[in-house]
Amino acid sequence: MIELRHLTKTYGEPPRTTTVLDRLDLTVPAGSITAVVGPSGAGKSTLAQCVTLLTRPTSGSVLVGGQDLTRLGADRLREARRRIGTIFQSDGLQTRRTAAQNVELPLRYLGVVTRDRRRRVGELLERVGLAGLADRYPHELSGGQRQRVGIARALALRPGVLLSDEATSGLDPQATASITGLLRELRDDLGLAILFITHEMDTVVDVADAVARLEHGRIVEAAPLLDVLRDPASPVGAALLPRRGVGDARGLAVWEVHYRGDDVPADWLAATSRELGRDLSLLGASVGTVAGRTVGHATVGVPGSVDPAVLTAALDRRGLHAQAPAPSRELDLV
Ligand SMILES: Nc1ncnc2c1ncn2[C@@H]1O[C@H](COP(=O)(O)OP(=O)(O)OP(=O)(O)O)[C@@H](O)[C@H]1O
Repeated sequence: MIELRHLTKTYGEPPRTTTVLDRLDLTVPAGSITAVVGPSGAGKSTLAQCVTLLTRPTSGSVLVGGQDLTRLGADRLREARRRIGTIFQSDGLQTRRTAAQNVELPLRYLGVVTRDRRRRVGELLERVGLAGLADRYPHELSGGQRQRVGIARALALRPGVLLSDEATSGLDPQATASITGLLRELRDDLGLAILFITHEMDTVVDVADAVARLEHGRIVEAAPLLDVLRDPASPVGAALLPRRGVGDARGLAVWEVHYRGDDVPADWLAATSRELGRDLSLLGASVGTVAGRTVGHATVGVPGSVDPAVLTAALDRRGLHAQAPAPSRELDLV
């Protein structure tokens, strides 16, 4: 488990201090992935550096497995850092060493004997799906495979938590999906607490159990992924499932419909149209599956003759939250 309590980082001397992290509280339980998202300059990299204490926070605590790293002396801090595996955008592999030799490095530094090292490296490469590529050099591997080697190396010392700082940025969608799939497996099989820092919203939907939005060094929104996706008012939810513009409304009233329930029937639009005796038109939609639940929203064109209260009730019964248009609402094409 990772617990950040009142984490604050300022640079410079008063009165010209810049506060980069501002009394930030965040908990990532064991066996879960929390994504931290935020615009450029929000403090994401600084947060990553403070979690490992590569940058020392000005105040506040960083607890890993219940131990406050900010209170440890140099030797004990070095030991405690072994419980944090880190993966970054750049895989950081040594180019003159093979995949196996890269994974072996942390074990070597720790003085693990050769036979145990070999066994562990074999397990780790198998774990990340690279058992057959142990003797390849980094330049003989794809970006996704190199990142897998980096993950195997991060796991070498059996950490309880994993810190991922833009680890999938720069990878193509297929490689990204394979890395997020691996992270989910590690979460489940090893019970890791994973702090996943990213600016890629698509990846968040794929990997996170919870999302925290960082702005100006503060967490301004934090909730389980499913909750933000089901909350029509959530800025993170809107960013994760953006409206991509809607079709021609041709005189229809434009309604926003949010998936809220667990059992929204796939034929809700046709069924609601039948019930009302009026055709509802699908103008746009962003719908997907997260943790086995359907989430998202649709933009629906509604004939003027439909009673808004009747439509709202019909959609509500199907697990959908409907938002009627404001009287003079213009279509905002994103
Ligand atoms: N050593 C430093 N001294 C002063 N200010 C700093 C220092 N390091 C970072 N900052 C400032 O802290 C703020 C947050 O930077 P940080 O790199 O953590 O943001 P970020 O969210 O990771 O951005 P990006 O997504 O662009 O990498 C920025 O305004 C930056 O200028």
